[in-house]
Amino acid sequence: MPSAEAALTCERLSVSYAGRSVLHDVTLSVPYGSALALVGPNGAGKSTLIKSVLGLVETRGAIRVLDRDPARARPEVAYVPQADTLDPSFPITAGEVVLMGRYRSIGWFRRPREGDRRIAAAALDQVGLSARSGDRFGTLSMGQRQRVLLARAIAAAPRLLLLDESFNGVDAASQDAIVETLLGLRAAGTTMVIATHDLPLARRACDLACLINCTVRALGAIDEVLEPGRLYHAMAS
Ligand SMILES: Nc1ncnc2c1ncn2[C@@H]1O[C@H](COP(=O)(O)OP(=O)(O)OP(=O)(O)O)[C@@H](O)[C@H]1O
Repeated sequence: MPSAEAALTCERLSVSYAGRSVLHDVTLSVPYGSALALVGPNGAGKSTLIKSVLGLVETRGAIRVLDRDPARARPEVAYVPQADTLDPSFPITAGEVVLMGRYRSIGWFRRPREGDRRIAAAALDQVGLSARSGDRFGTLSMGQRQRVLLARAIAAAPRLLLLDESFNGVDAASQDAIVETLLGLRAAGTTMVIATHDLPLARRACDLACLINCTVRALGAIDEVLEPGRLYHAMAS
């Protein structure tokens, strides 16, 4: 099985919920430093694959994350959820949300140090929202909230970054800020897996794509995989 060259490898990975198969024999690999767009229709199993990488669901087959089991790799993996899955009424500022990205290394019951605050501030700056640090998270636009969640993930300095539909409901300025940030992270060597329905944004941010619908329908260079004819055949078959 491939390993040292890849940040993520799945071999014949399968997941069932209550006996119903949602991922079947998924085999793929994501080299270190690449950004993979995970594309497929609703219910295709994209989020389930991300949960498998995070070690949150029971899997069959093999999965290696940063050359380890998912649970052991977890400290070096960061996850950006959809902003609308978070309660906007929670009384916390944007800066405090980003600082949460440091807790895995600080320890939940210790106070953040000056260095942690500096890293969190730099992450918020990276997504272009330094000026909003003291604003309550729930008062920001959906796109800005998504950027704050990306900054929280960056603050953890992950080797593998997972994004699940982070472009949904996001305004054009925030989309641009997110794509620029992702390109910067890629240039710095961070590996990424990005589940998205937004093909133009996937093309901007990623070098690889995987078409998935319960199993892998196509995998390779993004321009080839997302070529319209191929996209149609892969998803219709
Ligand atoms: N906890 C769960 N229990 C039972 N079924 C689930 C659970 N989570 C997801 N499913 C089902 O598994 C299938 C795959 O869901 P998943 O969320 O992984 O797909 P997705 O490709 O991310 O979809 P979307 O693009 O709509 O977010 C769907 O049919 C979904 O209803």
